[in-house]
Amino acid sequence: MEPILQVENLTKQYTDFKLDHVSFNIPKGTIMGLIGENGAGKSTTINAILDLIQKDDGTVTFWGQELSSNPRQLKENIGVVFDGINFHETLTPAKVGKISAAAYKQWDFDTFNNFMRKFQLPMNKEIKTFSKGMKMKLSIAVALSHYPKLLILDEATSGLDPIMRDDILDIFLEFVQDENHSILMSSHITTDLEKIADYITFIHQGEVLFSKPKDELIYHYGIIRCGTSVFDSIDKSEVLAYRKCDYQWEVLVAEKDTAQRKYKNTVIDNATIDDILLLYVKGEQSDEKFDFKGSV
Ligand SMILES: Nc1ncnc2c1ncn2[C@@H]1O[C@H](COP(=O)(O)OP(=O)(O)OP(=O)(O)O)[C@@H](O)[C@H]1O
Repeated sequence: MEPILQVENLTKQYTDFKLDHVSFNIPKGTIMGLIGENGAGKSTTINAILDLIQKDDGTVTFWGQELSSNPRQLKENIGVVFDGINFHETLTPAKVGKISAAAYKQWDFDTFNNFMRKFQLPMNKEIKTFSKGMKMKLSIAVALSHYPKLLILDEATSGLDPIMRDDILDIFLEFVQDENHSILMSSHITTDLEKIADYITFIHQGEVLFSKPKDELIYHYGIIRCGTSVFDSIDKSEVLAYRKCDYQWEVLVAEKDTAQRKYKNTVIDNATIDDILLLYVKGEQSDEKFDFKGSV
């Protein structure tokens, strides 16, 4: 499937951090979740994708074009939401609507007003009086009201209560019902990604550990929880990562069913995205990790 966004070898060097040859694709009609520990490089990736910071190397193309080659048209087609307010605090939503109408040819006041009603946001109150969740909802309403084809969301649901988050996730799912639409979404709320993402890209210390279909992770990956004697008997070439917890070992394997056939009397659970993140970040990685590095 043709990618809407293609990121190849994106590299950015800061004094104490390097985003190192990050690559992934987002196919049409899909949601890509970007995960990683604090400071892994998710926001740096998103900022470099959007040319908000200058990259040192790599290419980023939207619908086959670099942002700098056609910035006005491409920005029209990209809706962006950051964790934090994108607008001046003394503005009201009504004024934000007018400014956005001037900025985007495709701006639709009706859509904006509908979202404001749905999100129960006041039109004429200054944004500085808004709670974090209200600001996030306003940003999401603006991003969706100029009919983008790609949404880029950096921790966009983090300030929302579970009920509003659920509503917003439904809006995102509805958005990608149009097969020409896609979403790139960084989030620490991995249950949200389990619910809506099609693919997961995991960035760890500035590098992509994997970029894979979510279903492969949650249906094929498994966690063996076992004592030392079973741990010692496990073929380490099948192990992605492992760690010793208080009384047991936790071992991440890529093929749960194969492992279950091999280690019959051992309990092997499905791995959640949190399990995978924890084991990669806090555990030891098997030397074979790069054999499992898939890409979409
Ligand atoms: N302008 C900058 N100058 C120097 N270092 C920076 C700059 N911006 C980010 N960094 C560093 O880059 C690293 C990655 O930060 P980034 O914000 O991309 O991480 P993140 O994965 O989004 O983290 P979080 O989940 O905490 O938001 C951090 O070590 C951060 O200190």
